[in-house]
Amino acid sequence: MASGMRQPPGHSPANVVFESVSKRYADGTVGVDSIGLECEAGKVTVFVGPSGCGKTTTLRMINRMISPTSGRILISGRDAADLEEASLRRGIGYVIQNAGLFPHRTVADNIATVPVLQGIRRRTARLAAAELMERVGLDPALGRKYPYQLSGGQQQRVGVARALAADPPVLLMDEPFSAVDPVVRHDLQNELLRLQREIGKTIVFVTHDMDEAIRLADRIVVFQRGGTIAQSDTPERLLTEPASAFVRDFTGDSGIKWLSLMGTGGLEPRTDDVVAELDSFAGLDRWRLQIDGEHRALGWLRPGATAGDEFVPCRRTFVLGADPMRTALDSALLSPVGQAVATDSGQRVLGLVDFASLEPAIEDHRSRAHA
Ligand SMILES: Nc1ncnc2c1ncn2[C@@H]1O[C@H](COP(=O)(O)OP(=O)(O)OP(=O)(O)O)[C@@H](O)[C@H]1O
Repeated sequence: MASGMRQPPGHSPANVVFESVSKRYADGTVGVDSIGLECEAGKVTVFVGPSGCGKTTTLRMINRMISPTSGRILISGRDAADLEEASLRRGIGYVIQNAGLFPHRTVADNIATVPVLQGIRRRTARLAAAELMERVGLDPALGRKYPYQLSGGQQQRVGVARALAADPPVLLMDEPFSAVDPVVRHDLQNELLRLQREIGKTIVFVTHDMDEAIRLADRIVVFQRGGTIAQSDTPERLLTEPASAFVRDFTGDSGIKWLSLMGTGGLEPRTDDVVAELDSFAGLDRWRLQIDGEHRALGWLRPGATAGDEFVPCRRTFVLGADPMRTALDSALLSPVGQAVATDSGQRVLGLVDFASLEPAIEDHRSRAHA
């Protein structure tokens, strides 16, 4: 574990509780109106909602960049208003869109900023920065470069590393991935999920992207105009039991999104129609998937096919237990026979799952979520 990442007592994840918190700006605008909310310790809470409904105001009240007009915010049970501002900020990492890095400092010095301010020797802080860079998936050799010499996705990773450098119990992320292209964004989301499995911080994340919210969140908070909360729930409940027409409209096509949430771990692939060798066949009686000696899919063989016949390509497979049901359904729909091809993480074929048997799995999952 990187030295900057150790979890001394007091650095374990903190819960953040809002009690009837309101923010009225000087010009009279109500940013947030009497919200009550708990961001659970060690979990990812994602704020979504239309523009101007109070997400950023709520986020920034946690580290007191904005002070509430009324109500209390408790961090691990302590009123944030009573904490000394500098130490409060040190306990809360902050990541924003475009990373917000210091342009004239090297990447390593950017990451080491807070530890150096805390009195850690520069050399020690730089070494810790290199470990943190590896942790967020960056080559430590990039530490000597300046932010402008990095891609947008790399800069965001540096932003995350910098926010984690003081090992804060709470991490605030305000649309951190919205300035990068969809592919890089997907990578950054995966990286954050992997990192979170290791570090278990209390993460509060703002996004406009519902798919991003569903992928990352343990809990989604939907804000609505006027700075109030329309619903705060797990992604599954939000999609299956929207509290209002507004939430239903805002969360969008839940049928498809559902499939992205559902795991494939419970599916039981069958191997009857997977073949390694064809020479014993006079001609196939039905569609079969042929695999090579390493169990990788070669392609589909038509009924009547004999050894040497051309394959129909296997266009999509899914990793059993790791990919969501949506990928399994794609795999079934793209195969010539409605059979999804299940593999392990090394692309070795485990077997086939019939389209018809995906349906009961989906129904079963839905009814358990409703229970
Ligand atoms: N400094 C300010 N002075 C006056 N009004 C403000 C100020 N900052 C924000 N507001 C207003 O408070 C409301 C909530 O703003 P906030 O930035 O929290 O919304 P948001 O949901 O984060 O929006 P977006 O999704 O567009 O970032 C908006 O009406 C906004 O115009």
